Amino acid sequence: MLHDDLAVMVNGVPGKMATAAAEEVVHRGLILADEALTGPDMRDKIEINGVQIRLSPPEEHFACLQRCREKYPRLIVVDYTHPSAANPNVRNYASAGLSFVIGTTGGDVSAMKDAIAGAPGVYAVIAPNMGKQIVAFQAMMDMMATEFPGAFAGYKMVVKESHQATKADTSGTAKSVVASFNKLGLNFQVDEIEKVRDEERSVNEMHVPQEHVKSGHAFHTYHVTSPDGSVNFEFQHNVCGRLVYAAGTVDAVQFLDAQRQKGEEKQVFSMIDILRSGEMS
Ligand SMILES: NC(=O)C1=CN([C@@H]2O[C@H](COP(=O)(O)OP(=O)(O)OC[C@H]3O[C@@H](n4cnc5c(N)ncnc54)[C@H](OP(=O)(O)O)[C@@H]3O)[C@@H](O)[C@H]2O)C=CC1
Ligand SMILES: O=C(O)C1=N[C@H](C(=O)O)C[C@H](O)C1
Repeated sequence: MLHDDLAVMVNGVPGKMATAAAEEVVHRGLILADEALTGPDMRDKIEINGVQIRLSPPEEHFACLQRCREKYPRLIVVDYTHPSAANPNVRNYASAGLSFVIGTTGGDVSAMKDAIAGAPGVYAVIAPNMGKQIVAFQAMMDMMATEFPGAFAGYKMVVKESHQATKADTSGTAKSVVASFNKLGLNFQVDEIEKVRDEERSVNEMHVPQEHVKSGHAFHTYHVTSPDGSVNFEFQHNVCGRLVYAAGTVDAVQFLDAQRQKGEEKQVFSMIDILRSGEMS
């Protein structure tokens, strides 16, 4: 499908993930919208890869979305903002009739789905992780749980995740993997996930390379042990930087645009749907 007039509004710039996604939009030759939603403490304008972007603070968000809808008839919104902004932003996108890809974690996904269901013609991808290989790992864990429910009954688990200190919430990816482990028979609560946000521990315990400690990393370890300690499994997914998520985000944008063009009945997709469609680069 031709994407010549497909425009992408990336909300959350100049945050780390939104900036990486905006750069990927330009790199793929799509139109990067010249306006974006941002948080309360932001300046008015930034430049990303030669595109000047006007930033709207929270009190102007809805007007900005309506303006962009008029300006860009074929628009998809990308959201990498803050856990506290995820649900209010989704309500605004649905009310403005805008389709969107949201990677922001920590929101109430079921409330998001309700908002979308009430907005005909609005399509969305909602996923805590856009990295192709991590999405494949999540899918594999989910398939194992569906195929062999209870296979790990009685086992114990320790989950540790390390991210940059500015990350506000517990890893959304770890929460989704824990849900699969629970289907496999474990009894693990998400508040047992150990969050590492201390730079020294990230380096010494989780082996995060020093150059990625502050700028962005996502290291996850799941250690599973049998009741008598005689059997151990360890699963890890460790990512430095943001490129893998940015690439998946723009794959999701193009996939969603194609669903909208063909008037698909289903409105909400996960990254596993996109991986299955063969549309991830
Ligand atoms: N799905 C995925 O693959 C991935 C998801 N993420 C998720 O993306 C989110 C953002 O992460 P990251 O980029 O590292 O965070 P950052 O803190 O670097 O950036 C967040 C940005 O959002 C802005 N912001 C805050 N409130 C709003 C609002 N109401 N509307 C618009 N913008 C707002 C912030 O502005 P201010 O500073 O003024 O508050 C800041 O610029 C997190 O939830 C993270 O878990 C991250 C990586 C991959
Ligand atoms: O905030 C991050 O950095 C990340 N957030 C996502 C999550 O919470 O799962 C994905 C990845 O862990 C990076």
